[in-house]
Amino acid sequence: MKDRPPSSYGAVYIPPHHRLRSVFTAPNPASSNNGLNSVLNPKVSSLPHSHHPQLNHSYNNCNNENNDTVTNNKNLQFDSAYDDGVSEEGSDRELDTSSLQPGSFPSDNMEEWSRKLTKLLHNKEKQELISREKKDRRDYEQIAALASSMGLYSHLYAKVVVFSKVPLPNYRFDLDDRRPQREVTLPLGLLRQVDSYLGDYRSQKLRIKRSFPDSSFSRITSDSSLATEEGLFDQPEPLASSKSVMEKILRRRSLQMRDQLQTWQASPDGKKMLEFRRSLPAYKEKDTLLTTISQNQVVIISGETGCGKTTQVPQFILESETESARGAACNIICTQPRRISAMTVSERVASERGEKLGECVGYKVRLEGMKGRDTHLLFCTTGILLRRLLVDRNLKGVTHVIVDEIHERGMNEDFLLIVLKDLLPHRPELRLILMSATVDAELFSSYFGGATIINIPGFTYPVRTHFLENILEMSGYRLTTYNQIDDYGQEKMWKMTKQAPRKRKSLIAFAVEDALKEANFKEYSPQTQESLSCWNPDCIGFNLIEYILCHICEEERPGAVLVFMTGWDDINSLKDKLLAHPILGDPSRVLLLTCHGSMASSEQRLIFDEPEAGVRKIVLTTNIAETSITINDVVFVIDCGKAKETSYDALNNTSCLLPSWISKVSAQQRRGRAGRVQPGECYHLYPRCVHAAFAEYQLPEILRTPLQSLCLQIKSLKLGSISEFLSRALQSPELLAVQNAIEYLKIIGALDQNEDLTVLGQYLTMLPMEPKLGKMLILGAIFNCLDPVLTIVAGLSVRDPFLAPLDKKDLAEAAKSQFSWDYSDHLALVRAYEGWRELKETLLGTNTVGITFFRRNH
Ligand SMILES: Nc1ncnc2c1ncn2[C@@H]1O[C@H](COP(=O)(O)OP(=O)(O)OP(=O)(O)O)[C@@H](O)[C@H]1O
Repeated sequence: MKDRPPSSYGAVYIPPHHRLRSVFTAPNPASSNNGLNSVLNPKVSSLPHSHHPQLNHSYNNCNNENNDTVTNNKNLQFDSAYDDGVSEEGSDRELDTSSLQPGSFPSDNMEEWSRKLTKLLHNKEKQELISREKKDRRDYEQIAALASSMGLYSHLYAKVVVFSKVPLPNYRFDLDDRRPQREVTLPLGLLRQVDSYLGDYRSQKLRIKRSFPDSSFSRITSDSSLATEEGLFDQPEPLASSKSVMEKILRRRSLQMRDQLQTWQASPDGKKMLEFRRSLPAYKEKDTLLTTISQNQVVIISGETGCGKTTQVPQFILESETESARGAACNIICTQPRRISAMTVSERVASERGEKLGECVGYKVRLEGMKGRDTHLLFCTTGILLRRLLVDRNLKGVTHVIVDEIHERGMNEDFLLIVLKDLLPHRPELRLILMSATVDAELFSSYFGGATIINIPGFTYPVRTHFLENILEMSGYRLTTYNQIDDYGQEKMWKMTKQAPRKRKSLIAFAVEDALKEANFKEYSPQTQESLSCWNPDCIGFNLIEYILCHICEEERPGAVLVFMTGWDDINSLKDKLLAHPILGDPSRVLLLTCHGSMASSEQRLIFDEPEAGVRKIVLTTNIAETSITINDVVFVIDCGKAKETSYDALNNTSCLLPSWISKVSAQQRRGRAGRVQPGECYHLYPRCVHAAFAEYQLPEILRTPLQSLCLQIKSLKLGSISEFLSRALQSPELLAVQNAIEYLKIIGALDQNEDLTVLGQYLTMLPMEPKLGKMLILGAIFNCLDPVLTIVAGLSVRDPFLAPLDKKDLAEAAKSQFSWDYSDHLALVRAYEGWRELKETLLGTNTVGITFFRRNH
């Protein structure tokens, strides 16, 4: 059962907490009233979990001791967990009994829990209460409601209930009895082999680098072009004479740019395009935007999806500078959270300017790019800008940095903001513009010392919204317990059973459950009410999606359909199902496409192509198509309301990728993919009351994912102490999460004892920074360069605690998107590896967790 947060969860900043010790509650035989709990080995949970065998060993042992004590030592007289260290502080979160309904404590157990939770709140030393008792599971909902009213979090993990002062993860392997923990250390020989591979690889790479300097930026020669990587790195000031020559060149180039712009604007196509651009809400604010940007170093822009932020704001700046004959000195970087948006938005902007991509407007994403010597507006992923900062701390020559879609609060974006905030005083002429459709503008504004906020009112085309109750009412579709089970194919029986109603309760997010309980569907027909009463929020609803798609194909006006799913599994299973359908699987009527992060850019791009006349395009996608992009024939959006989200448990140093309910902002973004070039329709496959229960924004990634990569980047940028740097983030991560990451990097030998980068650490920073899967990334990155050993990581990772809740498909997805590993290749290579048999014997058949891959002692 998902974390039950206090009522404001998700909408407000959750301050960093130090993880404190857990308290296991156990029956106290001395009291029939289920006496107070014991403190069981308080040191246990305060230990940061690490992969250091010794630490791990003691951790695991301690855990076992705990369990043993809880279950076996029935005759022990436990000390109260609360008698020591009781503090008066924290009374602001104390239970307000006046808010409780009379009779809301039906049993002694509730009274007992009221007391326990109050004591937990008062006790500074303790962070959580854990109970394995059946009656506590039985009363869980009431206890959780009580805890929530006191500002505490709760979670039911199989047979264990936890009440905590901090948000709880979806999975706790320390509480998972089905996966016993075991430490496996790789043989010394293998470790040595890895070391020598790594050494060889590094020297080989350096040799190649010397002979072929990085070609990704080599097409550019103009000194003033922002795309000139070399030109921006600690470039010496030109001498007086060359300075004046440079100025002349810039002047000439600026005048050329102005002529080109005027010619385009006077052409018939240019006029038509300008007419369209003028119809966008952003255009009406053009003057205000430009004046504000010229007068303020930091500006925050918000506006409805499709109002023209991404495509227009950078253009306004470039055009205004071009018109003032300063175009050649203007260099704008606009970051996008995803490759697909950087590529497609740059294409659109180039075409709005009547140019080819790679001329004035270009893009750069990992391993791909289109830009030239005259590029002055560059769309790139945030990761690319961060890597650029590695070699060019001052962003020399860059005049404007635009960070788009800041509401997504990705790790890279939050990191970038800290770096840029530091940079601003050194570059007073640099302009920073933060943009988003829906942004917590005040939070960003106060971070930048009261930055100016501009809101662009208005939207492009209306989008009619249908929630589940309307869909059912309009269509007469009936939901039953059985027709909601999603068919993942024969191989995925486990996934289907996971959705079975008996498990339903444990999987529903509390907020959703509460919203449903309170919902009133009286204005709907009895049939709709009946359907809603058996709606299973744990399912995606393949059958319903098929039904809606059929309805659209048969009854609705032309237009493409964008279906938001959670991941590869859902997309492929639904695709198989639809292909078997007489209408939806008929290629003369339907063009069925998929879009997923692990697909090559060229494959992703297919979703922008128009189908033949009379054929309806249906795109099954993850949330990668959620922001910035415009698929201009999309009229219909179907939103399943979920997305896979990485969450991190600092206590266990565990991350997992699980489907979770999206935020209101995401739902709005999804809806916003329709109605961009014509009116649209959006079908949300959940009731309106469930939408109302969504968090306003997603929890920032920096607060929910492992921080290893980020720590390495901080070090390689020489930004000082990792924890000090991260404490300056917009919302800083838990100290324990930071400590875990540092400890981990020390263990694998990427950082030395002084927290400085080792050779290995330096190597790691050369790799792309996409800290999606923490350990997987770090280890994968190391092994990625070691062909013969490469796949071993994937093989081991399947059994890695960090990936325990992932299925193989998720792992394959991650491996592919992060390192371009192919799943079948991976298996073939694993088999080919001579040491595999030995490893297999050690690992197979065990639910191994806590594997130490290798350790380098520097
Ligand atoms: N590739 C395209 N083809 C046709 N029209 C497009 C294209 N890209 C953008 N547009 C038009 O330009 C408008 C503005 O798009 P833009 O991406 O700038 O909006 P936005 O405000 O940044 O939206 P979002 O917050 O959703 O990214 C769209 O509503 C659409 O009408």
